[in-house]
Parts: sequence; C-alpha cells; structure tokens
Amino acid sequence: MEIETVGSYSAVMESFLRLCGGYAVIDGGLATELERHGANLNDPLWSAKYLISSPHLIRRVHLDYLEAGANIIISSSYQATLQGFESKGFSREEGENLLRTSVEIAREARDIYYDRAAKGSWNIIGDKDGIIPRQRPVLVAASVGSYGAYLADGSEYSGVYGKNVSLETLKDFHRRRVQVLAESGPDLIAFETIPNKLEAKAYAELLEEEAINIPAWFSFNSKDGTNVVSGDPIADCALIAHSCDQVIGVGINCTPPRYIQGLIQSIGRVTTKPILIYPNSGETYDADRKEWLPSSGVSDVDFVSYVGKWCEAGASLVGGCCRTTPNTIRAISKALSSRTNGGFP
Ligand code: MET
Ligand SMILES: [Zn+2]
Repeated sequence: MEIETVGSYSAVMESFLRLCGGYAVIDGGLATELERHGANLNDPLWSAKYLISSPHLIRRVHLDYLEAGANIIISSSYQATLQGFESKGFSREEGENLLRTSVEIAREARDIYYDRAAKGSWNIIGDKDGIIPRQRPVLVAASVGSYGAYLADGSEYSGVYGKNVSLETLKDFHRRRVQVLAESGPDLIAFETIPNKLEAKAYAELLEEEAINIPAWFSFNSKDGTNVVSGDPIADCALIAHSCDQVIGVGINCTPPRYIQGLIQSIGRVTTKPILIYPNSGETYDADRKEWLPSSGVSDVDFVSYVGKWCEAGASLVGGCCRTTPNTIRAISKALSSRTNGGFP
C-alpha cells in the first residue's frame, strides 16, 4: 500500500524526537496516581474533580513524572468537560477557567522542574561558553477524553454510543472544549482512549473546521489487539489520523501490554506518522463496580521488558496509562535511554 506524505505539523514532532535522541518518554497514569496518593475519584468528573479541590496534588504528580524522566506530561482535563462542570453547578465561564487551569498546572510543573534542574549540579554540562543548564525537552499535552468518558458509564471501554449519537453530536460536544484547551498554551492536544472510528472522525473534522493551529495526537484503546474497543479495525482508525494534517502521532493507550505489539504493526502499515503507546498496567477495570479488579497486572519489570519489542515494532514514544506509576516511567526512561542516540538524557 502506498502511504502519502504527511503534512507540515509533523516537523514539530520530528524535531522533538530528534532532541530526545529518537525516542521520547510519555508520563504514566494521572488519575490512578492521584488515587495512590489518597484521592477519591469516584465522581463523574474523575480526575478533574481535583482541579477544583486540590490542584497542588495534580502538580505534584506531574512533577513526579518529570523527575522520573517524562518528556511529555498530559494535563488533568481527560474527564473535564464544560457539560460535566455545568451539571455540578459551574457556569460556562467557570468551566472554561477550569479547563485552562488544567493546562496551566502542567505548565507550572514544567517551569518548576526546569528551575530545579537549572539549580542542581546534576544536570549541568560545561561547554566552551561556560556552564549551561542541560534541559530535557518537555512538552505539555492537553488531554481530551472521549464522549464515553464524560458519560462516566464505562462506554469509553465499549465504544458503543447508540444510534442517537451522530458525528455532529460528537463534534458539538467537544467543540468549545477543544478550542479552550488549544488556547490555553499546551504544546499539543492528546485525544486519548478513543473508542471508535466515529469519534476519531469527529476530532479530525473539528481540528480542520475550527482551524486549530496546534498539533494533536490520536490514541485509541483496544481489548483484542486487532480492533479498537468498539470493534472498528485499528487500521481504519489510524487511517483517519493519518489523513489529518494536525495529527503528529498515532497510537494506543489504556490497553493491556500484551496487545500492544500487534497494534503497533497494524498502525505502521497505514501511516508513517510517529507511533505512540502508553499501555495500562494490564489489570482489568470493572466499569459497573467502578474499580480495578485485584490481580493479573504486569509488574514494572515485566512491563519494561516489552519496551524493546515495542520500539522494534515501530513505536517512538512510550509511556504508561492507568495504574502505572513514576516507577514504571523511570524504568521505561532507562530502557529507552539505552536506545537513544545523543539526545538529552
Ligand atoms: N491521561 C489519563 C490519565 O492518566 C488517561 C486515562 S485513560 C482512562 O488519567
Ligand atoms: Zn488509562
């Protein structure tokens, strides 16, 4: 199959990856890490609840991921929607401010991290002009969770929205949210856990219609290694991402590690855009009981033993999703640094 060349936004990702030495580290689960710190996220707003009550804890988790080696931190807006805030009694304006806050918290965390790095001798290198701080490239991604995440009924893991939800419904649902996030100063928009082709199409059309002028990535989730959760083939979904100019990366998140390698191969057959993956820990989420079943997760060591295979299959950005922690990211960062070629550490 002939793959067409990708648009100009791709230069952003190319130069970022070059600075990172070829492979970049994405952060780990945000919501589940807040929970590990004692947060109770049993709420339709999920992690966005903490935007209201404890922004400092969100900043702390971003910082922990930066210190563990992340090159990309993803904001706490996954389940932050204007409609969700409105149903909690917030005005439209207050809701928009909360969306902006999610990006600002991540940017603040990056500033604090850079500031510490500049002060600490561990991250200083000398060159002919004297001592310069050696900064690792860090991007802030504004998270956009799916319509199913807003419904908070588990449909982001079934991808089934019913007949009444059309392309236009999805576009209208996400439109203002995407505009506000794009104007809040992130480096990119991370469309995460996309459960079906319809929502990918809605995002692609929205980026074009609203002339959103920052790059984006599309990340899908799967429970069988061949299709996204709705049953739409991953290749069809990746093709929608491939055809959208603003999209600078395509991949998979919140999916068990054992399915990832095959999914990378399927994506690589339809696009030349960089492939990103940030699997979950491999544990199972019970959407009815709203809890993770005890069990079957993959230990950090096992998770990381996959990293080499994922890179060989074609991934160039690797991180973790739900139930992964700063320790997982530290181990991924270590595994990737043995593959990089002269980027910043
Ligand atoms: N970035 C989001 C988080 O880590 C992704 C959640 S996937 C259900 O909280
Ligand atoms: Zn997840």
